[in-house]
Amino acid sequence: MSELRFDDVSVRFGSRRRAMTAVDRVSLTVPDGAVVGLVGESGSGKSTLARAAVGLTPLSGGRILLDGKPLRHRSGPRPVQMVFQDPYSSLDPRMTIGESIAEAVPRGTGSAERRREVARLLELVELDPARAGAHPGQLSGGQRQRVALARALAARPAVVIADEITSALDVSIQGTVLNLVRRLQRELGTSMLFISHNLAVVRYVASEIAVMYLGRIVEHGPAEQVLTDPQHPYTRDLLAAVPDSAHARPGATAAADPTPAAVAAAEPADPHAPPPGCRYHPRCPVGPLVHPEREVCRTTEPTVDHRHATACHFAPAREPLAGRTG
Ligand SMILES: Nc1ncnc2c1ncn2[C@@H]1O[C@H](COP(=O)(O)OP(=O)(O)OP(=O)(O)O)[C@@H](O)[C@H]1O
Repeated sequence: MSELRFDDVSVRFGSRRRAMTAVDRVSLTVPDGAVVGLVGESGSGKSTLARAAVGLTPLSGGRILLDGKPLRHRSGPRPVQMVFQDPYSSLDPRMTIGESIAEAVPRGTGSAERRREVARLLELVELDPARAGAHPGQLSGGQRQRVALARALAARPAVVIADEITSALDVSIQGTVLNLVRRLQRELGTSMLFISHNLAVVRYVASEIAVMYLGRIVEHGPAEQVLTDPQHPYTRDLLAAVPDSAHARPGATAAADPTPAAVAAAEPADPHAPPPGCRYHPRCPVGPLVHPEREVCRTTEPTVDHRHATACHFAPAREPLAGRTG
C-alpha cells in the first residue's frame, strides 16, 4: 500500500508584511496505485504542494502522510520521487545518463547488478540500453524526460510526482511521453500525483482530478465525473479552454452560458491578497458579478466535502450528491 495524503497542508512565503499563502489548508489523497491529476493555472500552488511532499519546501501547517505515517525527509532513497518540467534540473550534464540512473539505485547494490538495473530501467522507459554512455546534451527533450523518469523509478519510490513533465516538449513528443507514463503506471502500479496546467494532458493519465485555484482545492473527483460533469465554475472555465472539450461537458452550464462581459473584464486574482469568501467570486460567471443577490460568495468560503466534491455554493449537483458520497 502506498497512499500519499496531504492533511490540511499550508505553505506560506515571505515576511509578515508581505506574506502570501501559496497553499492554503489543502487536503488531498493520492490512493494506492491511482494517478491523481492536479490542475490549475500558473500560480495556483501546484508546484509548491509537490515540493512540500519531497521536502524541498517546509510546511507552515498540516501534515503529509505516506501510508498513514508522517513523511520524514531523511538521506537515502526517498519514498516520494519527483520529475520536473526541465530534466536538466535533475540530470547532471557532466554525467552519462547511465551514471545518473545508477546514482539513484539504492545503496548496497553490487556494480554488476547496478549495471543490469540501469539497462532494465532504460528498457522500461523505451530507451536503448546501449545509450547508457550518452550525456543528456546528446538526447532530445523527450529522451531526457524518459531518463528523468528512469532515474526517479530507480529509487523504487512509493509515489512519483510528475510536475509539468510534458510542458516543455513539442506537442508531437508529449503524446509519446504520456503513453509511457500510462504504460509504466499500469505495469508498476505506482501511485502518482500528475501536475499540469493543461486539463487535456491530465485527463489522458489521471483516474482522479483535483482542481486548484489560488492555493485551494476547488473540485476533486473521479476523472470521468469531473470532465463530463464539472461542478465548479472554474473547472468549467478550464474545460472550455481545452480545444476538443465540447464532448466533455454535455449539458454543462458554461456551454449554454457565454462568458458575461463583467466576467471577461475581471482582473486576474492577486495571490498576495486572495479575496474573502469564495476566492473565485471576482471572476465567477455564476457569482455576484452576474447575480448580485449571491452575496454569500463574497462572505463565506464554500468547502469541499463529497467524493466528487466542489467548493461552490451554486454548483449544479450540490444538493443531489447524497447517492454518491463516501
Ligand atoms: N520560494 C518562493 N517564495 C515566494 N513565493 C513563492 C515561492 N515559490 C512560489 N511562490 C509563489 O507561490 C504561488 C504558487 O506558486 P506555484 O509555483 O506553486 O504555482 P503553480 O500552480 O505550480 O504555478 P506554475 O505552473 O507557474 O509553477 C505563486 O504566487 C508564486 O509566486
